[in-house]
Amino acid sequence: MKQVDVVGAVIVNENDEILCALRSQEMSLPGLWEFPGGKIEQGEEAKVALVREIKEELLCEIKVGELIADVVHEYPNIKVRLITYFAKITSGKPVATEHEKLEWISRTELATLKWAPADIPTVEQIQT
Ligand SMILES: Nc1nc2c([nH]c(=O)n2[C@H]2C[C@H](O)[C@@H](COP(=O)(O)OP(=O)(O)OP(=O)(O)O)O2)c(=O)[nH]1
Repeated sequence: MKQVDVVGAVIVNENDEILCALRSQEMSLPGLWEFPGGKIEQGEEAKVALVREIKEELLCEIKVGELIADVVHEYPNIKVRLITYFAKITSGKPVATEHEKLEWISRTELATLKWAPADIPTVEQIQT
C-alpha cells in the first residue's frame, strides 16, 4: 500500500487552546478534524516541512517545538505516517485557505471532535 509521510502542528495559544482544522468536502477524509500540516517532500526535514505547510495553508509563521507522536495509520486505501509537533505562532493570524474552518479548542474539549483516525494518539497525548 502507498505510504505518505505527513507532519501536523499542534499549535498552542496563550490561553492553552489548540488550533484544530476541519477538512472540507473537497479534501479526502471530509468532515473530520485534523492538525494543520501536510505531506513531507522527498528529502525534506519534518520540521522544515511543517513550517512550509503552515505558511502555505494558514498564511502564518510558526516556531516548531517538541515531538508529540510518530504513528502509522492504515486507511483503506493509503497508509499515513503522521508525525506531530507542538508549535507556536510567531507572526500572523491563521487563515483557513483550504480547510472548512479553524477553531481554537481547550485541551479538555479536544476529545469531543470527530478526529481523523491517525490523529487519535496525538489527541490522547495532549488532552488534560
Ligand atoms: N495535514 C494532515 N493530514 C492528515 C492528518 N491526519 C491524517 O490522517 N491526515 C492525512 C490526510 C491526507 O491523506 C494526508 C495529508 O495530506 P495533505 O494535508 O497534503 O492533504 P491533501 O488534502 O493534499 O491530501 P489528499 O486530499 O490529496 O489526500 O494525511 C493531520 O492531522 N493533518
